[in-house]
Amino acid sequence: MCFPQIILNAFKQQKQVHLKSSQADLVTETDLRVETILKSAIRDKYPVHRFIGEESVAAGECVELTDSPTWIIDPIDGTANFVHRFPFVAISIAFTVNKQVKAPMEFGIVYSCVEDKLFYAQKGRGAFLNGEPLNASGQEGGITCEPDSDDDDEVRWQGLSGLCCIPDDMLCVCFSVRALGTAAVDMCQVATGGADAYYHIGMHCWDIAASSIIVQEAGGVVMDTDGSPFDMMSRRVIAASSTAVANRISQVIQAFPCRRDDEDQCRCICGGKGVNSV
Ligand SMILES: O=P(O)(O)O[C@H]1[C@H](O)[C@@H](O)[C@@H](O)[C@@H](O)[C@@H]1O
Ligand SMILES: [Mg+2]
Ligand SMILES: [Mg+2]
Repeated sequence: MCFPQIILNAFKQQKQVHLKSSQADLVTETDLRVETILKSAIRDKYPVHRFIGEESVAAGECVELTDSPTWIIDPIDGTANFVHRFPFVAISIAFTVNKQVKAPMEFGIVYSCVEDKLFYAQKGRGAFLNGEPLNASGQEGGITCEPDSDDDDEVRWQGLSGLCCIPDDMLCVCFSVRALGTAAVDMCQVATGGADAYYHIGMHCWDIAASSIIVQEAGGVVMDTDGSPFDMMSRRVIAASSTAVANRISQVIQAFPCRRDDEDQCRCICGGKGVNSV
């Protein structure tokens, strides 16, 4: 059975749910099963490739980008939605080479399973949704925003109130706010033009690696929440319809530092479980 079908079949069933880093950080047997199937299928074809998989990292693997071709996998993005049968759950797969943390991925795939929407992009070759080209809105004024934050709801609302109360004479006014509960699909809305901005503090590289190239190839902009270049490991991202909107958001939201995904890299090299020890 293919892995999206595994998710769809399990979507309707009762699930055994386990907590990871917090009450909001959930994992099910299906998350684990899909990641195992994906890694095994890729490894059979490309034995020297490496992986950064959400559930493998949760089991102790290191987040380490090397020069080797690396697959960055979130087997179910939106596990809380999956557990509650809220129909926005996605598989997110990105591929990168030569330790590209700041440059675009080689390609990214986000498959929103219940919606049956396949978002994908390859560097320099455009972004698509179910085969149709995607274009960000290019908006520089009134925006629809998709905020998310994992560590501090206060930051989310501070940021939002800041966004919603930008004086009209300023660059952009936030007309409405949306959040689907899956970082990957939320961010892809900027690529479709359905949202003009998305920002997130506290997520992980596997949540947004694929959607970052999809937004960029659709003509959107991605950057860190402090206005510096996008850094997949920083756990902070703004995706926007234009540089003007992205810069305005970075001025308004009070970003807080997060422990980088690759911060323990030294431990891994010196004596951790080793990268991709599975
Ligand atoms: O469902 P996940 O793969 O754990 O991803 C979640 C993420 O953990 C957290 O950042 C939430 O805010 C959601 O946006 C992600 O989908
Ligand atoms: Mg995720
Ligand atoms: Mg996940």
